[in-house]
Amino acid sequence: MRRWNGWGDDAVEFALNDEALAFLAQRVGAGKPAADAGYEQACAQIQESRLPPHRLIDTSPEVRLRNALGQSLPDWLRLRYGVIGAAPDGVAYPESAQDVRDLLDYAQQFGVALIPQGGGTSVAGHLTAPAGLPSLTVNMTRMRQLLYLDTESQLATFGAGVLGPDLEAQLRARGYTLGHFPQSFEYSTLGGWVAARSSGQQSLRYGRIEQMFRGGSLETPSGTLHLPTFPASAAGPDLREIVLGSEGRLGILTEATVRVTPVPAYEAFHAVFFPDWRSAETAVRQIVQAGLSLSMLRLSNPLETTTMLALAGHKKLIGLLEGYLSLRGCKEGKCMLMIGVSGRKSLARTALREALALTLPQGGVHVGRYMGDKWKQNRFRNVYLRNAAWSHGYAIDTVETAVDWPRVEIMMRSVEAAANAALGAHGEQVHTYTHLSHLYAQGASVYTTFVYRLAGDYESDLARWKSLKKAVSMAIVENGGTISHQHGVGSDHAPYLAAEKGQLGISSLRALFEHVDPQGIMNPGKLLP
Ligand SMILES: Cc1cc2nc3c(=O)[nH]c(=O)nc-3n(C[C@H](O)[C@H](O)[C@H](O)COP(=O)(O)OP(=O)(O)OC[C@H]3O[C@@H](n4cnc5c(N)ncnc54)[C@H](O)[C@@H]3O)c2cc1C
Repeated sequence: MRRWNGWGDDAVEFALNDEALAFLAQRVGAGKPAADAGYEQACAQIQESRLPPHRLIDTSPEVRLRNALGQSLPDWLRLRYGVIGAAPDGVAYPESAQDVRDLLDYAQQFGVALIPQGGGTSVAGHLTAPAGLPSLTVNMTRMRQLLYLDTESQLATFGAGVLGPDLEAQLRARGYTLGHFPQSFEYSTLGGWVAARSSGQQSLRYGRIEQMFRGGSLETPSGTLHLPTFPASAAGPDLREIVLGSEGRLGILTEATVRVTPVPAYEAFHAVFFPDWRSAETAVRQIVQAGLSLSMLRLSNPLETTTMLALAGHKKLIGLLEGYLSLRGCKEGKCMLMIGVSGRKSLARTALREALALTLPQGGVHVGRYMGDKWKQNRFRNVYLRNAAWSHGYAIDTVETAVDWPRVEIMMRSVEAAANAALGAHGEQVHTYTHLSHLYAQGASVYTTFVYRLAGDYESDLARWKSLKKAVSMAIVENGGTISHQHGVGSDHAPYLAAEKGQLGISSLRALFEHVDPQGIMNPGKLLP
């Protein structure tokens, strides 16, 4: 069963071994486990529902608690410490576009705020119920069927609530794949990917969700917006672009048509180490600008490389690897690059060979497939470390942005420095490390992880998070980055959106939302400041 106050299936554990705990204790001090609130205690906080009855709506406290929040750190603090606050007054599980229409009509009639929900994996406060207003979460996960597969055009139409594994299983049974693998893949949905503009780990081959989303159907308070599929169009602005990243503010996506491709015949992930950041960054920039047919490039900075090796276990094997790398010039300060290839075997191998050749002038040391295979094996399991870290008294949070190449290194250093200063003001150290998760000819996304000790009570931990979030968000804005490359805006990033959209951009978006949703019932408080 899915955990109500953490990540993933409660039957799956990913423990931190003794070496990893010693590593963390040395970096930020020994963690002190915080006392978690019980499930009954949390349920007891759910207030009486204010909703008039409706055939699709469940108002039980259990269901409302399980659909109240996402996966951001403030969401976790509320669940773990049992400070639930505003929760939706009910949860509906529509099974058709007509059900969704009925819910929109109901919400307009009774002045109820609607919160569209996919898998609930938002990490930016997209799903929080507005305080003071009756609200209804519309959980889309029952709309999960493959409705149509056009193999000639390589287009698949799904119910928008389909979860990642279900979507891939339905496609693979027919020889196709979407190839969209965010780290939250197991619990996120197609509709959520579109509404929050997500990016999967193999975006170099398959593209971001923007490139995959070809059309669909959005139920809005003012009617249905149909988005037909065209291979290309010059008929004015592309309306798909206003649905992508709309974060539930415009309406509810009921169907989405996506571009699919045949399942690749061959796939492999290889690891390469570099002596330092400068050489590694130069190599990945040259590789991505060479336009090779790769599926993934993922570059860890020195601290992330050290962390991944420390958490890997297999002390003896890692010792041997480090000895070998040291002889080849990759010592302290070394950086690990994962290269993924997918497709026809001969083409994939050629692309890999050419990429590896570009690493050589920068001192790249290719260590083969073993680490890449391990990475692939654990690509959705590593997320469970958040649960394990919490139980040992540590919080884990992440932030991500994207910038053009000349600002990549300065962005990485500024975000890390901002986090150190913010937690330093609370008398705490933070273990901060970064990787470039998605690479483009123009620049890269910069993805930073923070591990620090929990204070052990809700107010102090919220204060720590607020300081950290503000400091790193300001560092992003001041260094010319976007406030999100892939997690979206929600309520946590909304205060920083005007810095990149400008006042005219914000007021134009607001006017659009007001036009489509004159009563302002769609996911209020999200996206716009
Ligand atoms: C551990 C972890 C790892 C993650 N890794 C990645 C990653 O690698 N790449 C990445 O891009 N993101 C990642 N995320 C963030 C998150 O998974 C994405 O934002 C994802 O797109 C959210 O999908 P969801 O179905 O869970 O949507 P939800 O969290 O349920 O909703 C997100 C937003 O979309 C809206 N929405 C959802 N469904 C619909 C719909 N049918 N119609 C209209 N609006 C809708 C909601 O109202 C909300 O505003 C990660 C999150 C976690 C917790």
